[in-house]
Amino acid sequence: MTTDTTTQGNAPGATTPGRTVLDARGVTMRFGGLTAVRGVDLTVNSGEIVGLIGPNGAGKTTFFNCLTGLYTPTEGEVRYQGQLLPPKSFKVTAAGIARTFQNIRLFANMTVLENVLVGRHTRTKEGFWSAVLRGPGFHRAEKASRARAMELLDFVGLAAKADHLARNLPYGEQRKLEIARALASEPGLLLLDEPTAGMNPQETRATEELVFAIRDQGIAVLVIEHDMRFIFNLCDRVAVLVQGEKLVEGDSATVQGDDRVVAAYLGEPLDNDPGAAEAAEVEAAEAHAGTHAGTPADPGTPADPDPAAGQQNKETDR
Ligand SMILES: Nc1ncnc2c1ncn2[C@@H]1O[C@H](COP(=O)(O)OP(=O)(O)OP(=O)(O)O)[C@@H](O)[C@H]1O
Repeated sequence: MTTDTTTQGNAPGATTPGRTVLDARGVTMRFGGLTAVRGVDLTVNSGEIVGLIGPNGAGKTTFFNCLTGLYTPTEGEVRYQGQLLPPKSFKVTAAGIARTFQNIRLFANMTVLENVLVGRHTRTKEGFWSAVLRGPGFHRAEKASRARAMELLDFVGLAAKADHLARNLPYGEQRKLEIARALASEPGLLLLDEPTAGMNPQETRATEELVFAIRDQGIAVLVIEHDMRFIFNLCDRVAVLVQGEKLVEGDSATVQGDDRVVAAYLGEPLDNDPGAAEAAEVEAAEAHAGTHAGTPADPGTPADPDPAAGQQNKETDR
Protein backbone atom coordinates (compact mmCIF):
# COMPACT_ATOMS: atom_id res chain seq x y z
CA MET A 1 0.00 0.00 0.00
CA THR A 2 1.34 3.45 -0.84
CA THR A 3 0.45 5.75 1.97
CA ASP A 4 3.49 8.01 2.04
CA THR A 5 1.65 11.26 2.37
CA THR A 6 4.80 13.35 2.57
CA THR A 7 5.24 13.11 -1.18
CA GLN A 8 1.61 13.42 -2.15
CA GLY A 9 0.59 16.76 -0.67
CA ASN A 10 -3.00 17.73 -0.04
CA ALA A 11 -5.89 16.22 -1.94
CA PRO A 12 -7.72 18.64 -4.27
CA GLY A 13 -10.77 18.71 -1.98
CA ALA A 14 -8.69 19.32 1.17
CA THR A 15 -10.28 21.71 3.65
CA THR A 16 -8.82 24.64 5.58
CA PRO A 17 -7.19 23.41 8.81
CA GLY A 18 -9.09 24.18 12.01
CA ARG A 19 -12.44 24.89 10.35
CA THR A 20 -15.70 23.13 11.02
CA VAL A 21 -16.34 21.01 7.98
CA LEU A 22 -19.56 19.29 8.99
CA ASP A 23 -22.16 20.79 11.28
CA ALA A 24 -25.24 18.66 11.93
CA ARG A 25 -27.81 20.21 14.27
CA GLY A 26 -30.82 18.56 15.82
CA VAL A 27 -31.00 15.84 13.19
CA THR A 28 -34.11 13.71 13.66
CA MET A 29 -35.28 10.94 11.34
CA ARG A 30 -38.62 9.22 11.78
CA PHE A 31 -39.94 6.25 9.87
CA GLY A 32 -43.67 6.25 10.61
CA GLY A 33 -43.89 5.70 14.37
CA LEU A 34 -40.21 4.82 14.77
CA THR A 35 -37.73 7.56 15.60
CA ALA A 36 -34.43 6.15 14.33
CA VAL A 37 -32.41 9.33 15.05
CA ARG A 38 -33.45 11.90 17.62
CA GLY A 39 -32.05 15.45 17.82
CA VAL A 40 -28.43 14.55 17.10
CA ASP A 41 -25.81 17.32 16.96
CA LEU A 42 -22.40 16.47 15.55
CA THR A 43 -19.52 18.48 14.18
CA VAL A 44 -16.43 17.33 12.33
CA ASN A 45 -13.51 19.69 11.99
CA SER A 46 -10.87 19.78 9.32
CA GLY A 47 -8.00 17.43 10.12
CA GLU A 48 -10.13 15.26 12.40
CA ILE A 49 -11.09 11.61 12.40
CA VAL A 50 -14.37 11.24 14.27
CA GLY A 51 -15.92 7.89 15.19
CA LEU A 52 -19.61 7.09 15.45
CA ILE A 53 -20.36 3.99 17.49
CA GLY A 54 -23.38 2.39 19.10
CA PRO A 55 -25.14 -0.96 19.42
CA ASN A 56 -26.95 -2.52 16.45
CA GLY A 57 -29.98 -0.49 15.42
CA ALA A 58 -28.77 2.64 17.26
CA GLY A 59 -29.33 4.80 14.16
CA LYS A 60 -25.77 5.21 12.88
CA THR A 61 -26.41 4.38 9.23
CA THR A 62 -29.66 6.36 9.26
CA PHE A 63 -27.69 9.37 10.53
CA PHE A 64 -25.12 8.86 7.71
CA ASN A 65 -27.98 8.72 5.23
CA CYS A 66 -29.25 12.05 6.58
CA LEU A 67 -25.79 13.58 6.11
CA THR A 68 -25.43 12.38 2.54
CA GLY A 69 -28.82 13.31 1.13
CA LEU A 70 -30.15 9.75 0.88
CA TYR A 71 -32.70 10.73 3.50
CA THR A 72 -34.12 14.16 4.17
CA PRO A 73 -34.12 14.53 7.95
CA THR A 74 -37.56 14.94 9.48
CA GLU A 75 -36.07 17.75 11.59
CA GLY A 76 -32.74 19.49 11.87
CA GLU A 77 -30.17 20.70 9.38
CA VAL A 78 -26.81 19.70 8.02
CA ARG A 79 -24.17 22.16 6.84
CA TYR A 80 -20.97 21.45 4.98
CA GLN A 81 -18.39 24.25 5.14
CA GLY A 82 -21.15 26.58 6.32
CA GLN A 83 -23.56 25.80 3.46
CA LEU A 84 -26.86 23.98 3.97
CA LEU A 85 -26.67 20.66 2.17
CA PRO A 86 -29.11 19.97 -0.65
CA PRO A 87 -31.34 16.90 -0.09
CA LYS A 88 -29.94 14.97 -3.09
CA SER A 89 -27.03 12.58 -2.78
CA PHE A 90 -25.28 13.56 -6.04
CA LYS A 91 -25.43 17.22 -5.00
CA VAL A 92 -23.98 16.35 -1.59
CA THR A 93 -21.13 14.52 -3.35
CA ALA A 94 -20.57 17.51 -5.61
CA ALA A 95 -20.50 19.75 -2.52
CA GLY A 96 -17.60 17.70 -1.11
CA ILE A 97 -18.89 14.79 0.99
CA ALA A 98 -18.15 11.26 -0.19
CA ARG A 99 -19.06 7.97 1.45
CA THR A 100 -18.68 4.23 1.38
CA PHE A 101 -21.43 1.78 2.24
CA GLN A 102 -21.82 -0.94 4.85
CA ASN A 103 -22.61 -3.38 2.01
CA ILE A 104 -20.04 -2.92 -0.72
CA ARG A 105 -21.55 -1.23 -3.78
CA LEU A 106 -19.09 -1.62 -6.64
CA PHE A 107 -19.77 -2.17 -10.32
CA ALA A 108 -18.79 -5.82 -10.21
CA ASN A 109 -18.34 -6.27 -13.97
CA MET A 110 -16.28 -3.12 -14.47
CA THR A 111 -12.55 -3.00 -13.99
CA VAL A 112 -10.97 -1.55 -10.90
CA LEU A 113 -9.90 1.54 -12.87
CA GLU A 114 -13.36 2.02 -14.39
CA ASN A 115 -14.92 1.94 -10.92
CA VAL A 116 -12.69 4.81 -9.86
CA LEU A 117 -13.40 6.70 -13.08
CA VAL A 118 -17.13 6.46 -12.32
CA GLY A 119 -16.39 8.11 -8.98
CA ARG A 120 -14.84 11.06 -10.84
CA HIS A 121 -17.98 12.04 -12.72
CA THR A 122 -18.87 14.85 -10.31
CA ARG A 123 -15.47 16.43 -11.02
CA THR A 124 -15.48 16.03 -14.79
CA LYS A 125 -16.40 19.26 -16.54
CA GLU A 126 -16.80 17.81 -20.03
CA GLY A 127 -20.48 17.73 -20.94
CA PHE A 128 -22.68 15.35 -22.87
CA TRP A 129 -21.84 16.58 -26.41
CA SER A 130 -18.16 16.64 -25.68
CA ALA A 131 -18.38 12.99 -24.64
CA VAL A 132 -20.41 12.04 -27.72
CA LEU A 133 -18.22 13.92 -30.20
CA ARG A 134 -15.02 12.91 -28.44
CA GLY A 135 -13.20 16.10 -29.39
CA PRO A 136 -9.76 17.16 -28.11
CA GLY A 137 -11.27 18.62 -24.91
CA PHE A 138 -12.82 15.29 -24.08
CA HIS A 139 -9.59 13.39 -24.69
CA ARG A 140 -7.61 15.80 -22.53
CA ALA A 141 -10.14 15.50 -19.69
CA GLU A 142 -10.23 11.72 -20.01
CA LYS A 143 -6.45 11.50 -19.84
CA ALA A 144 -6.35 13.69 -16.74
CA SER A 145 -9.13 11.64 -15.11
CA ARG A 146 -7.29 8.38 -15.78
CA ALA A 147 -4.08 9.81 -14.38
CA ARG A 148 -5.87 10.91 -11.18
CA ALA A 149 -7.67 7.56 -10.90
CA MET A 150 -4.34 5.71 -11.21
CA GLU A 151 -2.85 8.02 -8.55
CA LEU A 152 -5.71 7.06 -6.21
CA LEU A 153 -5.33 3.36 -6.96
CA ASP A 154 -1.65 3.70 -6.14
CA PHE A 155 -2.59 5.49 -2.92
CA VAL A 156 -4.80 2.62 -1.74
CA GLY A 157 -2.39 -0.04 -3.05
CA LEU A 158 -4.41 -1.30 -6.01
CA ALA A 159 -2.53 0.15 -9.00
CA ALA A 160 -1.27 -3.27 -10.06
CA LYS A 161 -4.87 -4.50 -10.29
CA ALA A 162 -6.26 -1.60 -12.33
CA ASP A 163 -7.36 -3.91 -15.16
CA HIS A 164 -8.89 -6.63 -12.97
CA LEU A 165 -12.65 -6.96 -12.76
CA ALA A 166 -13.90 -5.58 -9.43
CA ARG A 167 -15.76 -8.80 -8.70
CA ASN A 168 -12.49 -10.78 -8.78
CA LEU A 169 -10.86 -8.76 -6.00
CA PRO A 170 -10.67 -10.30 -2.54
CA TYR A 171 -13.10 -8.77 -0.06
CA GLY A 172 -10.56 -6.53 1.70
CA GLU A 173 -9.43 -5.07 -1.64
CA GLN A 174 -13.02 -4.41 -2.69
CA ARG A 175 -13.36 -2.26 0.43
CA LYS A 176 -10.18 -0.38 -0.53
CA LEU A 177 -11.55 0.12 -4.03
CA GLU A 178 -14.73 1.62 -2.57
CA ILE A 179 -12.55 4.08 -0.67
CA ALA A 180 -10.57 4.95 -3.84
CA ARG A 181 -13.83 5.52 -5.71
CA ALA A 182 -15.12 7.77 -2.93
CA LEU A 183 -11.84 9.73 -2.98
CA ALA A 184 -12.21 10.17 -6.75
CA SER A 185 -14.90 12.80 -6.15
CA GLU A 186 -12.19 14.86 -4.36
CA PRO A 187 -14.09 15.19 -1.08
CA GLY A 188 -13.27 17.37 1.88
CA LEU A 189 -15.11 14.93 4.16
CA LEU A 190 -15.17 11.15 3.81
CA LEU A 191 -17.83 9.07 5.57
CA LEU A 192 -16.91 5.41 6.07
CA ASP A 193 -19.64 2.96 7.06
CA GLU A 194 -18.02 -0.08 8.71
CA PRO A 195 -14.85 -0.04 6.56
CA THR A 196 -13.33 -3.09 8.27
CA ALA A 197 -16.42 -5.33 8.34
CA GLY A 198 -15.33 -8.84 7.34
CA MET A 199 -11.62 -8.01 7.40
CA ASN A 200 -8.89 -10.00 9.11
CA PRO A 201 -6.65 -8.23 11.67
CA GLN A 202 -3.92 -7.47 9.10
CA GLU A 203 -6.42 -5.91 6.70
CA THR A 204 -7.95 -3.92 9.56
CA ARG A 205 -4.52 -2.60 10.52
CA ALA A 206 -3.84 -1.61 6.89
CA THR A 207 -7.20 0.18 6.74
CA GLU A 208 -6.27 2.09 9.89
CA GLU A 209 -3.06 3.27 8.16
CA LEU A 210 -5.03 4.19 5.06
CA VAL A 211 -7.49 6.31 7.04
CA PHE A 212 -4.62 8.14 8.77
CA ALA A 213 -3.09 8.79 5.35
CA ILE A 214 -6.41 10.15 4.05
CA ARG A 215 -6.63 12.48 7.05
CA ASP A 216 -3.05 13.59 6.41
CA GLN A 217 -4.13 14.66 2.91
CA GLY A 218 -6.45 17.23 4.50
CA ILE A 219 -9.64 15.18 4.25
CA ALA A 220 -11.75 14.97 7.42
CA VAL A 221 -13.14 11.52 8.21
CA LEU A 222 -16.30 10.35 9.99
CA VAL A 223 -16.34 6.61 10.54
CA ILE A 224 -18.92 4.09 11.78
CA GLU A 225 -17.36 0.90 13.07
CA HIS A 226 -18.11 -1.92 15.48
CA ASP A 227 -14.43 -2.80 15.96
CA MET A 228 -13.67 -0.83 19.12
CA ARG A 229 -9.90 -1.29 18.95
CA PHE A 230 -9.94 0.22 15.46
CA ILE A 231 -12.11 3.14 16.59
CA PHE A 232 -10.16 3.96 19.74
CA ASN A 233 -6.78 3.72 17.93
CA LEU A 234 -7.92 5.89 15.11
CA CYS A 235 -10.28 8.60 16.27
CA ASP A 236 -9.63 12.03 17.73
CA ARG A 237 -13.20 12.08 18.95
CA VAL A 238 -15.93 9.47 19.32
CA ALA A 239 -19.70 9.96 19.56
CA VAL A 240 -21.91 7.21 20.93
CA LEU A 241 -25.44 6.78 19.62
CA VAL A 242 -27.91 4.74 21.64
CA GLN A 243 -31.52 4.29 20.54
CA GLY A 244 -31.16 7.19 18.13
CA GLU A 245 -29.77 9.67 20.66
CA LYS A 246 -26.24 10.84 21.27
CA LEU A 247 -25.34 9.47 24.69
CA VAL A 248 -21.70 10.52 25.04
CA GLU A 249 -19.08 12.31 22.99
CA GLY A 250 -15.39 12.77 23.73
CA ASP A 251 -11.91 11.48 23.14
CA SER A 252 -11.24 7.75 23.24
CA ALA A 253 -10.27 7.70 26.92
CA THR A 254 -13.40 9.61 27.95
CA VAL A 255 -15.73 7.35 26.00
CA GLN A 256 -14.01 4.14 27.14
CA GLY A 257 -14.21 5.26 30.75
CA ASP A 258 -17.90 6.16 30.65
CA ASP A 259 -20.03 3.57 32.46
CA ARG A 260 -23.11 4.54 30.43
CA VAL A 261 -21.38 3.36 27.25
CA VAL A 262 -20.56 -0.03 28.72
CA ALA A 263 -24.11 -0.31 30.06
CA ALA A 264 -25.57 0.60 26.65
CA TYR A 265 -23.58 -2.15 24.96
CA LEU A 266 -24.37 -4.75 27.59
CA GLY A 267 -28.03 -3.77 27.76
CA GLU A 268 -28.80 -1.47 30.66
CA PRO A 269 -31.39 -2.80 33.15
CA LEU A 270 -34.60 -0.81 33.21
CA ASP A 271 -35.54 1.29 36.23
CA ASN A 272 -37.78 -0.75 38.56
CA ASP A 273 -36.70 -3.80 36.57
CA PRO A 274 -39.79 -6.04 36.59
CA GLY A 275 -37.60 -9.11 36.11
CA ALA A 276 -35.83 -8.45 39.44
CA ALA A 277 -38.94 -9.12 41.56
CA GLU A 278 -39.67 -12.27 39.57
CA ALA A 279 -36.09 -13.52 39.98
CA ALA A 280 -36.26 -12.89 43.76
CA GLU A 281 -39.48 -14.93 43.95
CA VAL A 282 -37.88 -17.84 42.08
CA GLU A 283 -34.82 -17.70 44.33
CA ALA A 284 -37.02 -17.69 47.45
CA ALA A 285 -38.98 -20.69 46.11
CA GLU A 286 -35.73 -22.56 45.39
CA ALA A 287 -34.41 -21.81 48.87
CA HIS A 288 -37.68 -23.03 50.36
CA ALA A 289 -37.53 -26.28 48.34
CA GLY A 290 -33.92 -26.76 49.50
CA THR A 291 -34.94 -26.45 53.17
CA HIS A 292 -37.56 -29.18 52.80
CA ALA A 293 -35.50 -31.59 50.73
CA GLY A 294 -34.60 -34.91 52.34
CA THR A 295 -37.38 -34.64 54.94
CA PRO A 296 -39.38 -37.82 55.86
CA ALA A 297 -42.19 -36.64 53.54
CA ASP A 298 -39.84 -36.78 50.60
CA PRO A 299 -37.05 -39.13 51.54
CA GLY A 300 -35.57 -40.01 48.18
CA THR A 301 -35.45 -36.69 46.30
CA PRO A 302 -32.56 -34.42 47.11
CA ALA A 303 -33.40 -30.86 46.07
CA ASP A 304 -29.96 -30.13 44.74
CA PRO A 305 -27.66 -33.11 44.43
CA ASP A 306 -24.74 -30.90 43.41
CA PRO A 307 -24.97 -27.36 44.77
CA ALA A 308 -22.03 -26.32 42.62
CA ALA A 309 -23.93 -27.42 39.51
CA GLY A 310 -26.92 -25.36 40.61
CA GLN A 311 -24.70 -22.30 40.93
CA GLN A 312 -23.27 -22.94 37.50
CA ASN A 313 -26.75 -23.05 35.97
CA LYS A 314 -27.68 -19.76 37.57
CA GLU A 315 -24.60 -18.10 36.10
CA THR A 316 -25.28 -19.46 32.64
CA ASP A 317 -28.87 -18.27 32.79
CA ARG A 318 -27.98 -14.76 33.83
N1 LIG B 1 -35.76 2.81 5.73
C1 LIG B 1 -36.16 2.45 6.94
N2 LIG B 1 -37.47 2.28 7.22
C2 LIG B 1 -37.88 1.95 8.47
N3 LIG B 1 -37.04 1.75 9.51
C3 LIG B 1 -35.73 1.90 9.28
C4 LIG B 1 -35.22 2.26 8.00
N4 LIG B 1 -33.87 2.34 8.09
C5 LIG B 1 -33.56 2.04 9.37
N5 LIG B 1 -34.68 1.78 10.07
C6 LIG B 1 -34.73 1.45 11.51
O1 LIG B 1 -34.06 2.49 12.19
C7 LIG B 1 -33.32 1.97 13.30
C8 LIG B 1 -31.87 2.36 13.15
O2 LIG B 1 -31.30 1.60 12.09
P1 LIG B 1 -29.83 1.85 11.57
O3 LIG B 1 -29.59 0.92 10.43
O4 LIG B 1 -29.63 3.29 11.30
O5 LIG B 1 -28.97 1.42 12.83
P2 LIG B 1 -27.40 1.18 12.93
O6 LIG B 1 -26.95 1.82 14.19
O7 LIG B 1 -26.73 1.61 11.67
O8 LIG B 1 -27.35 -0.41 13.09
P3 LIG B 1 -26.19 -1.45 12.65
O9 LIG B 1 -25.02 -1.21 13.55
O10 LIG B 1 -26.83 -2.78 12.90
O11 LIG B 1 -25.91 -1.21 11.20
C9 LIG B 1 -33.57 0.47 13.30
O12 LIG B 1 -34.60 0.20 14.19
C10 LIG B 1 -33.98 0.18 11.87
O13 LIG B 1 -34.80 -0.96 11.80
